Amino acid sequence: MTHYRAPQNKQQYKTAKPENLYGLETENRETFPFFPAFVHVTGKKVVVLGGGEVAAGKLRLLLRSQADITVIAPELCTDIATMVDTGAIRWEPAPFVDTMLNGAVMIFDAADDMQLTRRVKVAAKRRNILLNVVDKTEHCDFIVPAILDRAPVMITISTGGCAPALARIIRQRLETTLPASMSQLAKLARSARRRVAAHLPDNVARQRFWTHFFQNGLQDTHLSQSTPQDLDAALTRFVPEGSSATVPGGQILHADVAADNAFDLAHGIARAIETSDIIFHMPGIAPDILGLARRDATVIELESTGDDGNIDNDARERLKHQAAFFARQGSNITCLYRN
Ligand SMILES: C[C@@]1(CC(=O)O)c2cc3[nH]c(cc4nc(cc5[nH]c(cc(n2)[C@H]1CCC(=O)O)[C@@](C)(CC(=O)O)[C@@H]5CCC(=O)O)C(CC(=O)O)=C4CCC(=O)O)c(CCC(=O)O)c3CC(=O)O
Ligand SMILES: NC(=O)C1=CN([C@@H]2O[C@H](COP(=O)(O)OP(=O)(O)OC[C@H]3O[C@@H](n4cnc5c(N)ncnc54)[C@H](O)[C@@H]3O)[C@@H](O)[C@H]2O)C=CC1
Repeated sequence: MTHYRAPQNKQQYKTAKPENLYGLETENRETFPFFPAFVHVTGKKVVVLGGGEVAAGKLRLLLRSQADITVIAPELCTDIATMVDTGAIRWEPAPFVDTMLNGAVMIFDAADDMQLTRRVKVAAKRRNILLNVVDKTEHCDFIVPAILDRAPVMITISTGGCAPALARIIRQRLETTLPASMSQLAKLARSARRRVAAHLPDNVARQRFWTHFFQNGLQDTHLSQSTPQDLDAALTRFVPEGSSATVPGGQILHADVAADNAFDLAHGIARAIETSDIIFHMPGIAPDILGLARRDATVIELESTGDDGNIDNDARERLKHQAAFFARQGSNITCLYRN
């Protein structure tokens, strides 16, 4: 039996058989040169070089943050001129000099001038400022993803600079499938996190409550209009006030998996994997199916002892007992067999 954490553990991919990977690389998985992260910019100086349409695009994005924005360019397109006129950003019409970067945390170079880029790069490096050159990925310290904006929820898509138009198309597809109410749900959670923590001091119970609340909230358009009162009611239903129970009993699902990728997986099985604390699985279950697991779930690969690639009946009985034991302690368990 192999124990490991899900889903981004190398072992997970090592134990899977290559014929089940369907285009996912295993040992040869691409590394990412750009680390995905979110940069805090509120009140900090950000500089944009260039006054064209591309600079305008980056500025529109920056304006969604609360950065202190300066644009450096000899002339401005209409959109940027409006941003300057309304006082949303500062305009520096003088030719670029290194000291204009003093105190900045990020620079966007959209001036389309290679000689200028070389100077900016040296000046940025000397001051430890992160640089984005819109038309030259090789000079970028950071790149900008396509963004599905459901602030405070931000779904960002990057192709590592390989195919920006692909990032845009994926974003457009998701725009129509992910509800605007995500934003509402996240804001509700923000306002209730302390209350929920006080009501449910147990980590597992809390994690279970939030999963349950968001799953319902995202499925049901009515619920996604939830008010703080709805959340309180859900909380009391989950563990009634004064009840001694801290963690409700867990769910168990034993499922035969016919699908060889997450997309084709039955919804019920997918939801069970998403909410499981422990997943037992036979060899050969596709890594992207196991990848549905929470990051802190325990994923355990079983050795196949049966002729059909599964475990024999005795082992299956033992597993059932084991699963029931963990469920009594409040864990959600999924056991995945080969179909
Ligand atoms: C590296 C990166 C640097 C950066 O800008 O941070 C970069 C670089 C380059 N873009 C180029 C071109 C185009 N970029 C777009 C659009 C977007 N480009 C964005 C990001 C990024 N572009 C970063 C990588 C992101 C990633 O993939 O992870 C998006 C996602 C976000 C945004 O810009 O805010 C936004 C879509 C937003 C959305 O709608 O959601 C379109 C129009 C379109 O397709 O809609 C075209 C014209 C079609 C084409 O040429 O492909 C060129 C060639 C320039 C040339 O030839 O002169 C380079 C340089 C190169 O490739 O070397
Ligand atoms: N990353 C992306 O998403 C995309 C990048 N691009 C690239 O972005 C670049 C800019 O595109 P556009 O805005 O359409 O070009 P543009 O020519 O309209 O804009 C360039 C701007 O830079 C200013 N500029 C030129 N020299 C300058 C200097 N020394 N100091 C300060 N400002 C200076 C110009 O006055 C102009 O306002 C191009 O290289 C284009 O290939 C194009 C499409 C998408």
